[in-house]
Amino acid sequence: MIELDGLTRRWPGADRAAVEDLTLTVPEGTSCALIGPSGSGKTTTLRMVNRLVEPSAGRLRIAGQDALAGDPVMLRRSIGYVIQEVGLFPHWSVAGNVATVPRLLGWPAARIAARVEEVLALTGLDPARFARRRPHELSGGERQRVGVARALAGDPPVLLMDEPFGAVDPVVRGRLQEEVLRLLKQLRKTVLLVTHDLEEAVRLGDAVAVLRAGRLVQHAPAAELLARPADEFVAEFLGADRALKRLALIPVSALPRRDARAEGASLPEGASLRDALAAMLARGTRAVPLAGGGSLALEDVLAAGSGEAPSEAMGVSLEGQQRSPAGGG
Ligand SMILES: Nc1ncnc2c1ncn2[C@@H]1O[C@H](COP(=O)(O)OP(=O)(O)OP(=O)(O)O)[C@@H](O)[C@H]1O
Repeated sequence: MIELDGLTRRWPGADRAAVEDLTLTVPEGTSCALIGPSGSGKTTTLRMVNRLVEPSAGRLRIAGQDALAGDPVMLRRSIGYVIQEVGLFPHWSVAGNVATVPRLLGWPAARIAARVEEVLALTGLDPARFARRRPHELSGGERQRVGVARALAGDPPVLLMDEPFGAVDPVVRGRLQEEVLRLLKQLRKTVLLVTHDLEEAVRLGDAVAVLRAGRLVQHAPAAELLARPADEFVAEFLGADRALKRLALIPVSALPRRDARAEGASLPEGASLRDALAAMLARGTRAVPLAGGGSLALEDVLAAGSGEAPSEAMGVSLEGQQRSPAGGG
């Protein structure tokens, strides 16, 4: 768990604090995405958590411990950090780069070697092919994977990610996001993530925190944020198509299945309401059949998109649990 309590950072000579009185908790095993316009304090917030930037005021607890009390260098070894530029040592092999933290932690060589193989495999890099290469012999996406592998190597409970996929093209980015999401869930890491990309925030963050000029304006599960932006600023930031973004988050299994028959191919289990809407538009129908029987009706999709369906039901269904229908209104 990461707990920020009134965290503040003032830069010398600045007319306002870069981050002001920020209180935010990221529960154990969950992820929180920080979003907001350029200069709103996202990176400063992240770097206060591993004390690359020292807070001017406030408290910070990680896994229940006062993270501002001890040695910042020791703190940083217990926190994974992934940044856009990756920051790999150019003359070191992939294995050498990934082994950085375990070496600093003084692990025996055999344990380090085994761990390097393990995290490379976890992040989708075949150790036999990649371990000995230098960073310049990798694609951008592969370098990013090495960055994630390096952050995971010491098995830290907490991971900080600053625009982790910013440097890779959209196709690779989508795939990396999916994989990393699955991996972090499986490993139950507690993650604080900075991104410019709202879709990335919504995809990777169990919760999303919106910053404006150093202050927190809304902190909510992604589906809730998209359904009920706290004010005009947040609504504008989320964009006019926020209802569509919300539909992409909700699995078809979250809505009631109707008995009525519908035309066309059935939508697979994992499809989202956005997929369902796209299928209806393409087919010119008001319902689509679902795998396993029954169908989904257009009016139920529209109600969910406008935020009428109870958001806690959506939140639960997003965790992948079976849920009874969320109903409209
Ligand atoms: N080292 C520094 N010295 C002085 N001011 C700084 C420093 N780092 C950041 N700032 C200022 O703090 C404010 C917040 O910056 P920060 O990088 O946290 O914003 P951000 O939301 O991450 O922005 P972006 O999306 O552009 O990366 C900005 O006004 C910035 O100019």
